[in-house]
Amino acid sequence: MTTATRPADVPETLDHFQANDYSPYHFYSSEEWARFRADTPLTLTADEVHRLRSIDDPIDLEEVRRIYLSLSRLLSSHVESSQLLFEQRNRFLSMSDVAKTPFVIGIAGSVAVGKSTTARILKELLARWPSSPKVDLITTDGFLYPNSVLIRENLLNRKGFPESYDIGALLRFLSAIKAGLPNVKAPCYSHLTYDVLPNEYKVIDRPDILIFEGINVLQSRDLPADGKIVPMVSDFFDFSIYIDADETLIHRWYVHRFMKLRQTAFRDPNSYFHRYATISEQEALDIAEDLWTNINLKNLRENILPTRPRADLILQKGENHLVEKVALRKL
Ligand SMILES: Nc1ncnc2c1ncn2[C@@H]1O[C@H](COP(=O)(O)OP(=O)(O)O)[C@@H](O)[C@H]1O
Ligand SMILES: CC(C)(COP(=O)(O)O)[C@@H](O)C(=O)NCCC(=O)O
Repeated sequence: MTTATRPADVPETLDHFQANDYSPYHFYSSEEWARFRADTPLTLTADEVHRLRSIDDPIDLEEVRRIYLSLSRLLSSHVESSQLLFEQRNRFLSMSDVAKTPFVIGIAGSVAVGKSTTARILKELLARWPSSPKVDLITTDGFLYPNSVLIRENLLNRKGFPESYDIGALLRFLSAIKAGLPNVKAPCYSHLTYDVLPNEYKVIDRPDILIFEGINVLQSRDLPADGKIVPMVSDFFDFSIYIDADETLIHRWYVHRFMKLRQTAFRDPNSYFHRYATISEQEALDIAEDLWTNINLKNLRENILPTRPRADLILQKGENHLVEKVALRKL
């Protein structure tokens, strides 16, 4: 297999945007960004942060204080504004008894960039604002086709690529959420069995905020030949975040995590990757490199990185998953 090259119009680093007078973003160093926290209290403890972070993600209380408090303050002000707009519009339309639909936040980025940790930390922080006590989190992996279908369609090596998701089911889920329907079911995925869990669902019942996290959430779709307008996942978002880092760093994080999973999750005989717990270190490294290069890096270059300019906010990480720069779309 060959590794895809990045399309010519997709710059690898954010510096390209920053150097451009026409940039739609404001840029902040992490120190500048941290000041926007103002007097937002730190409501998480070190133990809670430890519990919320993914394997191999070193995020700590200091990073929550530096980056995520400002982010939760910003997002909370967006939520409050949308609630105000909702009330004003109902007054304008002389409508009462209208249920507010959830404020939907999309979180995109490469495999292994740390989306899950960010999503879980934000969920906890946002739930502590009076305007949004109920926050739910859904990951898009539940909308992958089951392995039986991927194998039948020869797509197992394309897991995570656009064609490996049941995009219709994903859009129906988001439509139901944004229509304000109660008890909307989302399918679940297991990293242990590497497959969608049959007949297992998470029920989402009109939260104040829904965080929707996955590599594909900012992707557009090919226009059908019949000229029909097709919705995009991000049509349902009120705010979107892209988690960014240099390819070399994400590569290192992926391989390091894989080697760590060998000592932990892969040891479980039910793990799809159980066979990788017993092979030699070098063989395991070769497999991790192959998965990274031929699936996840390819997908990053072809389908994920090109969606970065769609995000409302970009968190750029450096060594150790620490955020170094924040880009916020101008209003
Ligand atoms: N093979 C695996 N076995 C167990 N857990 C995994 C495996 N691969 C990924 N994970 C976990 O699944 C979550 C999602 O991982 P991923 O999709 O790479 O996104 P991200 O690293 O951006 O959160 C992470 O918490 C990660 O630690
Ligand atoms: C399941 C994933 C596609 C991530 O999906 P997401 O939650 O972003 O929808 C990814 O973790 C994955 O399994 N990639 C396939 C190659 C690999 O095993 O690393």
